[in-house]
Amino acid sequence: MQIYTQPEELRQLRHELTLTGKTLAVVPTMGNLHDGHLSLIEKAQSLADLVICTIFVNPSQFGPEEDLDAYPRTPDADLAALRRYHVDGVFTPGVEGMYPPGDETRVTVPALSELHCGAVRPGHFTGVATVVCKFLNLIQADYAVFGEKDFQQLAIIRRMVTDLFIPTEIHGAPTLRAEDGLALSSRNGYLTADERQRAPELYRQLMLTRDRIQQGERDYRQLEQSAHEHLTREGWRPDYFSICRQHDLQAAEPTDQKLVILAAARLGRARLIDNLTVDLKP
Ligand SMILES: Nc1ncnc2c1ncn2[C@@H]1O[C@H](COP(=O)(O)OP(=O)(O)OP(=O)(O)O)[C@@H](O)[C@H]1O
Ligand SMILES: CC(C)(CO)[C@@H](O)C(=O)[O-]
Ligand code: BAL
Repeated sequence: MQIYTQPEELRQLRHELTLTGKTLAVVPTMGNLHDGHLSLIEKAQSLADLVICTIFVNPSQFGPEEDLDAYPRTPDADLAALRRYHVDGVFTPGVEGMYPPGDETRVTVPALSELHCGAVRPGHFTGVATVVCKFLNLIQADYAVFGEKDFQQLAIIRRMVTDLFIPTEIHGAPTLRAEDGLALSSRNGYLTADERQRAPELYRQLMLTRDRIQQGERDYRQLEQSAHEHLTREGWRPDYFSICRQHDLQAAEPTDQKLVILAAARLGRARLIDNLTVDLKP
């Protein structure tokens, strides 16, 4: 497995691959790899001849009061996992490599970025879109794979790639869960043993809400409020619990058919996000 740390090395790799005609897929991550990330790697391997994983805890997507310093960094375990999965290359740039002195350009996808997580984490999605744009420009991969767990992030990246004519094909991959339903996430590591036991409640509320929609309930604002209140009673601090339209993530109306229920809530030190799609029959 090749380890690249400098942006220029990726340019060279792209040049060499173009000569051989091999296809390339990239899986961007912030490291502390778990089985969710590894499922993205497997998907990437099914798409392309070669796979590169990026590991970069991107400062520009963290707010001043957020967990940039505390975010788990486990480089040795990450490299071992990637070797086990026969990943071809890993890109682990430093902050100076991605944001050299003088860097000032930012990529913003305004409407989608202001909703949900963006409303609670101002500037977050500009940080995400900017660093993903930099990765895609550098690596010029044929494919890039992102998790559907970060549903809003995936929607923003798809929008950006379309709007900026970036030639990489974006693929989503399903959310991998623990046996009790909790979506795997690096931030699950912030949970105490007691909180970890209670954490699947977020997914249970998503499923309960989906069931009620499928049973014909159409008062979406009431369903949102009821889930919000339930989580609060159970000791969570919900940021939002929203029944939305899949295509623009705006509040769903009873006539909409392709829905996604998006949720973010804090439990102890952890801020967890999750979602479920609901496709209603016409
Ligand atoms: N449980 C999961 N199933 C599938 N994909 C996932 C899962 N968790 C994360 N991903 C995807 O992995 C990629 C990298 O995410 P990231 O490194 O932020 O991991 P994370 O576990 O989501 O961490 P965080 O605590 O920051 O949410 C993203 O595309 C994300 O959607
Ligand atoms: C896409 C990403 C790697 C950009 O830093 C990050 O937001 C993540 O891990 O989901
Ligand atoms: N997976 C989302 C990255 C973040 O929370 O910053």
